[in-house]
Amino acid sequence: MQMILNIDNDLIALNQAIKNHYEWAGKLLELALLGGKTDEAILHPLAHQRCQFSRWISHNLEEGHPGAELVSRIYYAHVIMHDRARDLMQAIMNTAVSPVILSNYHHAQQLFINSIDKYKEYLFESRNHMDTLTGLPLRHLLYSNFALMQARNQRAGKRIFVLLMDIDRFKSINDCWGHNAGDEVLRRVADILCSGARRHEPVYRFGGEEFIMLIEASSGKEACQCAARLCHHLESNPVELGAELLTVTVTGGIVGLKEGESLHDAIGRADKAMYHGKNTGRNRCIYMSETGQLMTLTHQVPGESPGLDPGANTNAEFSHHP
Ligand SMILES: Nc1nc2c(ncn2[C@@H]2O[C@H](COP(=O)(O)OP(=O)(O)OP(=O)(O)O)[C@@H](O)[C@H]2O)c(=O)[nH]1
Repeated sequence: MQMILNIDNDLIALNQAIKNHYEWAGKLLELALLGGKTDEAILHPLAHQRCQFSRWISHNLEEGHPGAELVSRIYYAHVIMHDRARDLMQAIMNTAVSPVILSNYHHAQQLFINSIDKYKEYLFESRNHMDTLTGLPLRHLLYSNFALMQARNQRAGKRIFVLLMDIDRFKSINDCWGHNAGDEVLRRVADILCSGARRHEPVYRFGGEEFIMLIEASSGKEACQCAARLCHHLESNPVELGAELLTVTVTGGIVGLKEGESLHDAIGRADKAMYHGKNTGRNRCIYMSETGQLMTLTHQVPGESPGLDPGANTNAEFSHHP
């Protein structure tokens, strides 16, 4: 449930920052209408950095945060808004207010408010598309975050990889322990996967006992290391079920997005890789190259790089599982 709480806290912090900014705008209006001592918070060239709102911005502008692209739009709108407010204030002081100066200020305010609205929409949308059982984001958010991630990656020169994971023999957990216990296992697995995932790489609940992640990496090797580390992390953190400890494993399929490939198609390939893992023993991660070559990630020990076992290239076998 941590992710839902994070969104709620984010909304509270944003509302507080907006309230502070209203107070600042109120001060500007008061000076314009009643005159008085001009305020450094409006006239200083770096007023946007001194403004309390900028604290909220720097806190949320962190690289890799799925909404960072939208926060950076708020950042620029905020700078412009302060610049136009300064122009207006100076014009008021020099009794030289013109319709252009006034409309520039209005336009900048509008831009600033719109950028905040967009981010709020993003937060509400995120909140509405969380799974109530596990607290994880659902498929819909995977697609919207993918679009934001793509824009960021084009600049950063990284690639996006899709890792699909399916719990092994989950039906037998339901059958042996009951459906409620199965639900508890899903909740625990979600928590364990989140605790093992890299910061800003959310784990999504894709379907019943399937989870999915988008990994940003400079190479297939780096992405495979993340995938193998995550699967190992789950295996080495048994789930408490009453007085018993249950080792839960997943089978994963990982692919790198090809140039121009849709997320939908990449997930389809990751699914094929994953099914190959199911059919060759489970509790493993299979990497599918751009040409469709399948490789089993061999080492799942944290700190070691997982090798790609070229001997496990089983394209012929794979064709049995379209
Ligand atoms: N408790 C619980 N069970 C679920 C939920 N969603 C799906 N399932 C169950 O997950 C089970 C998935 O079973 P299968 O698709 O046969 O796969 P599996 O037993 O995990 O076996 P492999 O994937 O082949 O390793 C089904 O019994 C579903 O009813 C859920 O939200 N809660």
